[in-house]
Amino acid sequence: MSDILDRIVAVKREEIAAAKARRSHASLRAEAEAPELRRELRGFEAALRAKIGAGAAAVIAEIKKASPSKGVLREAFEPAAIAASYAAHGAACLSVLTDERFFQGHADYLVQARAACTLPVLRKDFMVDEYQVAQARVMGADCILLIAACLDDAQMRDLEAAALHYGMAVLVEVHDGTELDRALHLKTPLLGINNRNLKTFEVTLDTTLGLLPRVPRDRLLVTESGILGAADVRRMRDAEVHAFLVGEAFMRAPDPGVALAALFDRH
Ligand SMILES: O=C(O)c1ccccc1NCC(=O)[C@H](O)[C@H](O)COP(=O)(O)O
Repeated sequence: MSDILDRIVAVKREEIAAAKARRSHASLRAEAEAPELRRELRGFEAALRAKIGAGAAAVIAEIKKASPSKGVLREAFEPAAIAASYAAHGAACLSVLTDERFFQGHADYLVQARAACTLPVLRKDFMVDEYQVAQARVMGADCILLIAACLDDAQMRDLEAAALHYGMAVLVEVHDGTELDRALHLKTPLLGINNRNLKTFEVTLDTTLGLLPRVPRDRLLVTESGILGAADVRRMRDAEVHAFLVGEAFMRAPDPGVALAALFDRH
């Protein structure tokens, strides 16, 4: 595991221990399982497939104030307004950073963003404990992210099972062939290839293109990170990659939704 991931995971474990001291897992789980909450679930995979089926790119539009590699990306940060703009300009889904320490995110940002639109929402965080999966559902998340680099096989399997138990989708993220092989043992069809090396922060779209021949046809491949311009989008679509997770390019724009429309030629 890389230094930054080591540090993030160590902080997560402290946060989870503190949260468990405030509220038991059993109590949180009961809320996450409530039928009224389940009825409000939004179909994450279906939203991606609907865009792709219509011949459009499926964009998971990210809401993040800052990141370890880039620092603060956006000063004026209004998750509800950003979410509404993304929805108005053709996003398929949202990804909302809830990590506070490293990304200046917050659980409330997910709640606010989801309330401002009808798009399904991914809780973008570093999941290492089933408690966080229950938290995600209680926040209203429709999908969680599992980063293979942070988890062993048993952890990935157990966290996926917890998410599926609550009716959520799972996006499993890989960066190399070993992680890909491990991720393919999961049930989820949603496979993210992160173009960012989380050890060096180097970003290259060659990561997606290099792993692509090894991705089975039944997986819905999402290329993540480093999509900054129309040439990047064209390169991916020419390779038949039609789902994108994009943050920085939108966060740096005055209106993130307008930037989405411009990048994906949606007028
Ligand atoms: O971006 C970072 O600095 C980072 C550091 C450690 C773990 C994860 C990190 N980023 C998460 C992501 O990969 C991106 O938020 C996401 O894929 C969007 O990427 P981009 O479009 O390049 O903002």
